[in-house]
Amino acid sequence: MDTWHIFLGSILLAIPLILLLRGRKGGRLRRGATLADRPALPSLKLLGENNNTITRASYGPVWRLLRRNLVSETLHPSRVRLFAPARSWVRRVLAEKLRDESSSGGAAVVETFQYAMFCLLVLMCFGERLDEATVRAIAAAQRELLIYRSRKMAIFSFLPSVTKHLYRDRLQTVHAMQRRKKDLFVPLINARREYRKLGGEPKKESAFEHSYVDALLDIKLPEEGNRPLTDDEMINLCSEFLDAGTDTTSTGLQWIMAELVKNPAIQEKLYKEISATKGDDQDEVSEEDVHKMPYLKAVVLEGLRKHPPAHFVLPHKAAADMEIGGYLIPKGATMNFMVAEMSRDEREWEKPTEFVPERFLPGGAGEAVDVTGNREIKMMPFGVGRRICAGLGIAMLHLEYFVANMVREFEWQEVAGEEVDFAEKNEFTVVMKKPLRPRLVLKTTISTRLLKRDLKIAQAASSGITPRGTSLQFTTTSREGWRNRVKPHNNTKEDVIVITPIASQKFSLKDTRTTKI
Ligand code: HEM
Repeated sequence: MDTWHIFLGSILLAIPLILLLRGRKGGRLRRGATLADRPALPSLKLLGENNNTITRASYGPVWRLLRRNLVSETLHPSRVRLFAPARSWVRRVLAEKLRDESSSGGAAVVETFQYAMFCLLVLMCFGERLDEATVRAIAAAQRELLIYRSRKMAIFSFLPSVTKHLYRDRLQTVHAMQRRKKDLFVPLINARREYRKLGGEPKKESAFEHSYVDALLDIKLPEEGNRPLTDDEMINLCSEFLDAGTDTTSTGLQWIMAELVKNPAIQEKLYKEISATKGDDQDEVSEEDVHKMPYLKAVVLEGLRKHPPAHFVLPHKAAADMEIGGYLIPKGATMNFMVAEMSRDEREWEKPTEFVPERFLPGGAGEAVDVTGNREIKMMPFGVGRRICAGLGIAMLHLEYFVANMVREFEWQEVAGEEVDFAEKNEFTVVMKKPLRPRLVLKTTISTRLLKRDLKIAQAASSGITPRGTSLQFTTTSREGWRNRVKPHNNTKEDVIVITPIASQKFSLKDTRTTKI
């Protein structure tokens, strides 16, 4: 989704939306399709790509088909529910990695957030839980291409017939990157073709019932003789899905957690809401729980208000001449909106530089704010109108679910020398210039709960396996082969406990037992 940065190289008419709204509040402009188109991207042809992605497609039938396909086939609430086990798995992966990080002082959490979001989106995209090396290879391929395109491709917007010769080496580099990505994606798409052909048989533990690729395989383009998507088009759509849903969410998580580190009283208040909604004996804050937590939602909204991951939306194109706040916008002009300026505007928000989730609670000034912009627009972290983020619902769910579970599991503390700094840096999204490095302290209630459970398992396993009183270190390995140092709480029947005596006890390998429970 390199178009995020293309606005820098194109004619940018950045207009504070407040101005726009003052002129047109509730007017035709907001409801109509006047700004629903996207400007063309001249470099696409040189890259051998077309406009058949949701973000790039012109406002028309192809865009409608592709967008409807994503929203109603993969991101429809009934489909999103099918991925609940995947989210739960990623939550455990995230918690385990954070625990590892936490033992080494200030934890570098950003990379962990990014990896976790990739695990989840890759699974939703290809319908399979992939190993860490493959997920990381996909993330690296996506990132290198995204960065290279955003930094080096803008030049081809100017006189492409000349620049393609002058900068041939850049085109060669980007083609090599595309090939690397193709090598990773095509086998996964083919595996899905095969899986569908066999009607989902044999049942693979790691395969999910539905994936974004499945929905793409069903598409026929009516405008083009009802042909299916080509592999290259599928790869671009998968790429778009991954780019759109990973960095945006991990950046959002980083800013929200940074605010919670900086504001321990808010973190405590959130923790109390979580504890009151969910009992200590439960494994996780479930998705049903998060819907019952108004303060959690307020924290996430306040995070998105103060730190929208994208400070601009994707470029829009004016479909007709229009006048906004006294400015003439000619037909065909590229427009963008200053998302961050808007939600930090002192005329609209009281003390906008402060982090005050309470403003979104009943009685607060932001109580009636609607992020979809259907009533009025005071903030638009997901854009508004027909090109509003197609993943808004699932993005909010991911933010709420992961924030709640991370706060439940750890106390997030500021570390001396690694103080939270809210300076910004422009990457694909607007990230923290000095990455967040908090101290993560396991919540005592959870540690106690684990201790008791550990003890039970140690006793159950001690007969005939280890001498009484031996301290045990154990990991759990699920049937699919992924390992957790701490057993998942709610899945005891399915797990195999691998009991590994601590090295100092001088046990040989044969003393290690696996026990089904
Ligand atoms: C916190 C997370 C997210 C944020 C802040 C965010 C923000 C945005 C923004 C600002 C836009 C541009 C809107 C415009 O041009 O007016 C956008 C577009 C889009 N987003 Fe998101 N997004 C997030 C997560 C996701 C997720 C999880 C997905 C899908 C899995 C997704 C899919 C899309 C798509 C397909 C578009 C293009 C819409 C179109 O052109 O019709 N986004 N998003």
